[in-house]
Amino acid sequence: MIRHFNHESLVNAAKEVDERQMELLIQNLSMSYGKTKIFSDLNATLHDGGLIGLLGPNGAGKTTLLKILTTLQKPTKGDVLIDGTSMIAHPNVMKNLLGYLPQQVPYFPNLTAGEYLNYIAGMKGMKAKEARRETGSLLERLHLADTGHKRLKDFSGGMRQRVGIAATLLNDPKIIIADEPSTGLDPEERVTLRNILGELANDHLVLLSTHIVSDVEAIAGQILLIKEGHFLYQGTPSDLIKRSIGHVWEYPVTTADTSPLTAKQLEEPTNSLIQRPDGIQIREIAKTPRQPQARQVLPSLEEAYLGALKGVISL
Ligand SMILES: Nc1ncnc2c1ncn2[C@@H]1O[C@H](COP(=O)(O)OP(=O)(O)OP(=O)(O)O)[C@@H](O)[C@H]1O
Repeated sequence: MIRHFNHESLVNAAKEVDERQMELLIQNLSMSYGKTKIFSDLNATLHDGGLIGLLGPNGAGKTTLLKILTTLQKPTKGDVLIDGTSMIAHPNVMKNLLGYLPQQVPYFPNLTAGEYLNYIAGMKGMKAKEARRETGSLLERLHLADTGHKRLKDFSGGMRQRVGIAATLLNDPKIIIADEPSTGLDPEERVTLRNILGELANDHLVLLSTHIVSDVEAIAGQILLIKEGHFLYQGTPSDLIKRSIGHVWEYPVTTADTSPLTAKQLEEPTNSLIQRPDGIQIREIAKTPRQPQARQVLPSLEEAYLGALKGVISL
């Protein structure tokens, strides 16, 4: 049966909370490479039922955290518990529950999507008959049924990423971890990928790591904000926006009585230009705007995120 990923199911993904929730507890997690400390004493509690966006700038420690969560790396200290069981002491607990979607899906140009999925199913220890059945149903679910016989070299980036999701879903994982999966996709493909991940979050624990706010804006029920190895914020996107109210300002670019922003200041991520019917406006994320007559505006999630990263908004 083909399942459609639509707006309604996305809304449900954000709202629905399964009564039998799975808990992933990150407890005093620390990681160093030699003398280089990547993070120390990270703590967070994650549940299924609503996508969790792991947001942070490049170098914040997202990939290192994901490597630990996917059992590829052992932490220096601390633990990760799945429903009370340590996955550091028992990595197979995580391996049996995990589906990992990497940034780049491994590329075997001459395999068809069906052959690739059967190959991955074999690696996951699935029996041939079960693999064929699952592969067929996943190709349908991800709208790839009529392309299953084509070779991967003839697929677009978005189609290849959907094959990657199908591979991730083989073996019915309960936890899905995705590492910047929309890299290199065109805008339409990004939206499709987002919708699929949002839908999957209905009945899986989905952790999506990205530095692009729009990747999680419409689908995340929770945001985990990481900067320089610290969690700055864990909560809902709307709460992050609420906390940043009063810190985003707008004023016309042509106003005479202001200390104008220099080109250099406009390069700062806390300042941006926006086209309005009455002309170009400056949007500034600040405790106090440069222009005294600036009006307060409702922050976007991106502005709330940038304000938090820059320390303008206290969390
Ligand atoms: N093997 C390693 N040895 C030493 N330092 C490392 C190693 N791997 C990562 N780092 C450093 O750890 C920090 C966090 O890197 P990490 O890749 O986890 O960040 P990230 O948030 O995923 O960023 P990006 O999106 O750029 O991958 C960076 O400063 C990086 O240089």
